[in-house]
Amino acid sequence: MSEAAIDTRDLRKTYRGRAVVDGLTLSVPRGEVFGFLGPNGAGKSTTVKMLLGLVHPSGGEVRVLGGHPQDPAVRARLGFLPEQFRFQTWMTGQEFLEFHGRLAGLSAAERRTRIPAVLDEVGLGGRGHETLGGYSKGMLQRAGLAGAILARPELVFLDEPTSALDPIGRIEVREIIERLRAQGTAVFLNSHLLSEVEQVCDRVAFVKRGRVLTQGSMRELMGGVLPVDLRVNTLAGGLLDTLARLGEVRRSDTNTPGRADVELWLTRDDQIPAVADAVHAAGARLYALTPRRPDLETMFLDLIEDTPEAARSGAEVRRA
Ligand SMILES: Nc1ncnc2c1ncn2[C@@H]1O[C@H](COP(=O)(O)OP(=O)(O)OP(=O)(O)O)[C@@H](O)[C@H]1O
Repeated sequence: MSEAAIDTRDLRKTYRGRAVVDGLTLSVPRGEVFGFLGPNGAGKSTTVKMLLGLVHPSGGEVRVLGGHPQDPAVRARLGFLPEQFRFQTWMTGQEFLEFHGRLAGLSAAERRTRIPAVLDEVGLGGRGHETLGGYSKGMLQRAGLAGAILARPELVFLDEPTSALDPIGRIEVREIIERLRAQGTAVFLNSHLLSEVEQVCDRVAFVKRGRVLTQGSMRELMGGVLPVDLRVNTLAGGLLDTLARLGEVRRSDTNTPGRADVELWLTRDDQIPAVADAVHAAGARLYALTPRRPDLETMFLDLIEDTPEAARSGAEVRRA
């Protein structure tokens, strides 16, 4: 197997004769943000536990950072934020990170510089001297995230990392994830907040009953198209014909005087500036040029809707 961040082949876990992870094959390259989605009970947490070496697979292969997840040398390069974050309430945030830093093998000098930097990064700057028992739920989640990224892991597992956070906190976590990616850290993100996943993940996998239903980049999941909504003041000057040469005009609406709306399907991001150029060349004025993000929620519901159990879980999908 390759030296990907995560590689699994036909991974299985059976509890009392019931397969909860049933032949899961996944590959996550280094530096990628990967969304792992599925209804409640799909086997996501069990998979993450196997990837972390906390649960022994019943079958198949699993490699993490090119090694075995139970190897301490591999584990030292992993970060993990569990969904249910619990820690000794008498510890201060600072002490908690000291403890984590020591477990991860950071030197005293590294801990001295890294801990305040990480507290700042997760929005807890100046709060490290307070005990965890006095932290709000959102602060605890931030502290857990600080623990997960403290030792500059090469792969981080984030299980519902923003469930306790307000909208600003969610944006901050997204920025942290983007920084991790920029540093080459792979992120395995488990989240029911599909709008969040849409914005931050390079690729996603949908799982159900322990099996991958589909996986790919947002573009691949959209069937390779990039729908763009365009608003201009007029389609005169042959603009519609020019647009039709750039992509597929799916819809055009000129019912409102002084306004024309066009839905154009492109195939590549780099065609977007050409659309703006075409508008200017036709002498029209451009009011909006908006690429449409893939609607993961619709995909999710379509994929899982074929069982009553799954449809119930789908109803629990929340929007950020
Ligand atoms: N230790 C265990 N013993 C028996 N069954 C288990 C055990 N752990 C998980 N399961 C079962 O495995 C299935 C998958 O559970 P898992 O927690 O992996 O799902 P999940 O996709 O993470 O769900 P959620 O979105 O609700 O967190 C569930 O039916 C669960 O009851």
